[in-house]
Amino acid sequence: MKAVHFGAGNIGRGFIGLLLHQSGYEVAFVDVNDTLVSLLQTKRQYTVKLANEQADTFLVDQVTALDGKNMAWVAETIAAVDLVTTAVGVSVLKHIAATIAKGIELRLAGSREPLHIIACENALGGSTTLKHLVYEHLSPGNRALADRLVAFPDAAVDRIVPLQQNEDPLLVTVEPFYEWTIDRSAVLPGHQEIAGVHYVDQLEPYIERKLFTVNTGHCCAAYHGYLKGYMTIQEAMKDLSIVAEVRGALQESGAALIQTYQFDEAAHSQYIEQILERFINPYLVDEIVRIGRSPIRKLSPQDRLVRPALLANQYGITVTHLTNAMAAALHFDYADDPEAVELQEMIKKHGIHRTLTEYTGLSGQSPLHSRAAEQYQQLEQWGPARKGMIER
Ligand SMILES: NC(=O)C1=CN([C@@H]2O[C@H](COP(=O)(O)OP(=O)(O)OC[C@H]3O[C@@H](n4cnc5c(N)ncnc54)[C@H](O)[C@@H]3O)[C@@H](O)[C@H]2O)C=CC1
Ligand SMILES: O=P(O)(O)OC[C@H]1O[C@](O)(CO)[C@@H](O)[C@@H]1O
Repeated sequence: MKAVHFGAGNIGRGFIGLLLHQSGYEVAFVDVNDTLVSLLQTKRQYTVKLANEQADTFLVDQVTALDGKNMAWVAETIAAVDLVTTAVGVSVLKHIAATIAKGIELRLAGSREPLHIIACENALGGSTTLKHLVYEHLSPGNRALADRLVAFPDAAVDRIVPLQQNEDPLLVTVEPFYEWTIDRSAVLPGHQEIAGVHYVDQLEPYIERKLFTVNTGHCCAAYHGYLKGYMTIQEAMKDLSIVAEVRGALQESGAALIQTYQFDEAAHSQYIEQILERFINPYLVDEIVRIGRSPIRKLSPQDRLVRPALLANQYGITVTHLTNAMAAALHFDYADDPEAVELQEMIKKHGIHRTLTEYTGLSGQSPLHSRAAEQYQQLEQWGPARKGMIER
């Protein structure tokens, strides 16, 4: 079996590539990073190391890489594989859509074998988004054929893979835990199930539970940690006031999830505690600026802070920690993150109220808006503390 995977980065190599390899796939990675592509082409293998006491390792071999800038080459390869996966970042999907469409076109000209395309990004409906982007490049005839022969099952991917600091540039250190959940209802007959993947009939509860627990809690720790001058999540999670903020936010998002999906309360509490344990894994060094990256995306209406806060608010659940995390996100002034820079410019130019409305979609009438704005002013006190800690 053959697969093309877009994005030979942390999740690409450390999670998706590993599981596909273990299921018997030969994986061709597509990336625009010339160094990564050339190393994978030369070595044809890499190692995944688990962040645990034993530092278990896994060899992933029979891999290769394609230059993502070479559309014709990538499209020809897609035409002949069983599976296409992506882990490039949700905002990059639009840049790979034309190449995937070209691959589908070539494939449909000569084959009636089904093709599955799965976006493994931190987003609701990632594969569906990719499908819409790809369809923009297909002729009406090919769209009709693709409706029958090409499936885009949505998926949720959960494994913490930090920025890598290894001497071997292909080695990737990952947390031991993983969960890859795929919407079975969108899978076509003939799909060979990927070992280790959890296929479910209804994905929504799984992806919302993951995004609004793992990702909500993680960014909450990151934004509060950044404000207090910590560099890693592991450092931030030693600060009890930050742990209280994170736990509080997860209780709010958890209460909303329990109401929406009738999750068992005790089981959900256990899920939260398991995730807090994962955040403090002492064998990982996870930089706060990675978890906090792209604050505009993270503050958007469908993402990990605003959506659970809106849901909770609808159910009459008091929301203070999620709004406090939004307020902390609005203080994330990391100069190397283009979205953080844009956000800070907007606040400077137009003030906190207009910024909140513009990026979170919360109107000035929303109680969540007023609370976040008020908390933003209260958190101002941490600015000097942060600078002091960073200078020390
Ligand atoms: N790192 C993690 O713990 C997790 C990440 N994710 C999601 O996985 C996705 C990837 O995240 P990471 O692996 O952490 O990022 P990363 O930055 O390590 O990897 C992304 C890779 O995509 C490549 N890329 C960028 N533009 C491309 C293009 N046009 N064509 C082909 N390749 C391109 C980059 O060169 C890079 O190698 C994101 O959506 C993220 O939210 C999901 C779960 C866990
Ligand atoms: O990749 P994003 O969406 O920027 O967010 C980072 C998040 O993704 C993860 O890497 C995995 O879900 C978390 O560790 C972190 O919360």
